[in-house]
Amino acid sequence: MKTALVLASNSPRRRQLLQEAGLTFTIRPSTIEEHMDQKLPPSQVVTDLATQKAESVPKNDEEVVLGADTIVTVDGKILGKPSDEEEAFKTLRFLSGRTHEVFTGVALVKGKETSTFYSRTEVTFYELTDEEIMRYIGTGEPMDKAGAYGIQGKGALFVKEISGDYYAVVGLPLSKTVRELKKLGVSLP
Ligand SMILES: Cc1cn([C@H]2C[C@H](O)[C@@H](COP(=O)(O)OP(=O)(O)OP(=O)(O)O)O2)c(=O)[nH]c1=O
Repeated sequence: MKTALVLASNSPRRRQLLQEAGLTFTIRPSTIEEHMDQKLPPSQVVTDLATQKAESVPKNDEEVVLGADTIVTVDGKILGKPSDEEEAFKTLRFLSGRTHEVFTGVALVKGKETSTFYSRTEVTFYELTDEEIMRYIGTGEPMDKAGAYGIQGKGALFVKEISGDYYAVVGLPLSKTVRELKKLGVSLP
C-alpha cells in the first residue's frame, strides 16, 4: 500500500510548492492557535509549532501528515505575521539595511511517530525608505507573511543577499522535505 500525503496547512505557498514538486496530496488544514514562546530557540519554536499543526489533524494508518511553520528572527527577537499595517511598517523598518534569519520547521507524522527538521536562511535587505515601505504595505502583500514580506512577490525587491534555501523562506524547504517524505514511503509519482 502506498503512503498518502496530507498537508496540514492553509498556506497557498506550501500547497503550490508541493504541487510544483509533482507530489499529490490532500489538504486538511489545522486550526490550532499559534502560541510562541519567545524564550525558546527559534529552531525549537518552529519545530514545536509544525508538530502541533501536524499532530492536530486526523489521519489514517496509510497517511503521512506534514505541518510547517515559518518565523523571522533578528537580534534574538521573533517576528511572526504582522497583526496590522502599523506592525508591518515597524517590522519592515526594523529589517531595513540589515541581515535577519528565517527559520522554517517541518513535522512529519506517521502512525505514532513524529519526525522534525528545520531550515535556517539568512536574508539581507537593502536600506528601505519609509515611502518604499508604505507603498509595499499598500499592495497588501505583507499581511499574511512572517516578517511582513514575501520574497516570492514584490518583497524580492528588498533583498540584497540570501544564504540558504530560498524555498524555506517561501514556507517550505522543498528538496529536504521531498527527501524526508521518501524515507517515509511518500514518493513522486
Ligand atoms: C518570509 C516569508 C514568509 N512567507 C510566509 C510563509 C508562511 O505561509 C507564512 C508564515 O506563517 P505560518 O504560520 O508559518 O503559516 P501559515 O499560517 O501561512 O499557514 P499554516 O499554518 O496553515 O501552514 O509566511 C512567505 O510567503 N514569504 C516570505 O518571504
